[in-house]
Amino acid sequence: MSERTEITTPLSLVEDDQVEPSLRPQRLAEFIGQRKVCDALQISVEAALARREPLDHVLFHGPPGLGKTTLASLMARELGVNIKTTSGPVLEKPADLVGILTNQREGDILFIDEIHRLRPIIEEFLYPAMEDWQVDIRLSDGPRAQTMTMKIERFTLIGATTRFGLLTAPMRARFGIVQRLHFYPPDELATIVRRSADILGVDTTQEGAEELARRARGTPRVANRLLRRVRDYAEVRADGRIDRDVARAALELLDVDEYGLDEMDTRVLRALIETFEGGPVGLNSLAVALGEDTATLEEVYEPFLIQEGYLMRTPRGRAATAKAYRRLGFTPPPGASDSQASFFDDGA
Ligand SMILES: Nc1ncnc2c1ncn2[C@@H]1O[C@H](COP(=O)(O)OP(=O)(O)OP(=O)(O)O)[C@@H](O)[C@H]1O
Repeated sequence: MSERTEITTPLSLVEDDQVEPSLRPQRLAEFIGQRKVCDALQISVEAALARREPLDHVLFHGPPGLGKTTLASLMARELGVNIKTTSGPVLEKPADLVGILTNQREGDILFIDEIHRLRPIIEEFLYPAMEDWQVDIRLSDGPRAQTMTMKIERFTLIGATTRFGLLTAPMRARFGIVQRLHFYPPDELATIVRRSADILGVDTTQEGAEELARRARGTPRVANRLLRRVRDYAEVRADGRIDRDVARAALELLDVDEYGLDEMDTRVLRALIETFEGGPVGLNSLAVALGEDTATLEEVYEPFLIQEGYLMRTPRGRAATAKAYRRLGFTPPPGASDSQASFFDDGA
């Protein structure tokens, strides 16, 4: 990934890991945006507390960096329970989960990030745990393997995924609460920037925050990262304050496009237009032309391009919109249309 692509990638970078915990909201009420999701969660939490029952299993889906992990830890806080975190790809065998599941107290949360990447053997193991509060433990291997069934405390599984469509139907069916997170509109991102600036002790004006928000790809993780980079500039080249001019100058120096597009976004659109005559073209062919894997293209880049109206998913494949042609300085061909994507249609 080039330096320029990195700045606006919604994926987590090492530099984010160090700061993100301190920027995470501590209460659901502090979580900015995603109002419908938060209201629904608040009701579920209050109902579970009133009934003294564990919260139903919860599934969060949506593009990376929108707050799935944050919401999972907020659920734990609101419920006053412990949370253990793991992720789909790191779980190799059921034994990796036995310790966690047998040690949980009633109502505790198990958070599984990238839950669409669970191996089938782990999924099979989780079904009775999620439904009947029991796990089957293998005592030996081979054709005459012995298993022992063990009761566990009732718990809540919170799963997060960027690829709802890849979850198996039986897994999906086991979640009582399914919430999709959407890209954030600029005004909410500006509020997130101001909140983070307060925590980090950075002086930021509303216009400065808005300037960062507009270029953050609808993603709080990117907004927070831009804030940190621009803070450096403000301290070295200005008086430490991020106002509109400082934000603009810093973002220009950092090569962050004023529409929030990064280098990879531009390459995607260029390939569509120059190599495939605007499409429609299948995802695989597009990925090969870009030397990128299909999953990253589909999970990380497409949702934003669709939301911003540059790319359309059609039954015959991906197509560039008239807006994409204009953005890259081409005249749209007569057949190119502008997408009807609404702000919240992120194609997930
Ligand atoms: N609504 C919000 N208000 C304030 N900060 C937020 C909000 N949503 C996310 N953030 C911040 O953005 C960063 C990324 O959030 P988080 O790690 O929860 O995203 P995620 O959706 O789990 O991403 P991934 O799936 O890529 O891990 C965190 O620092 C978090 O505090």
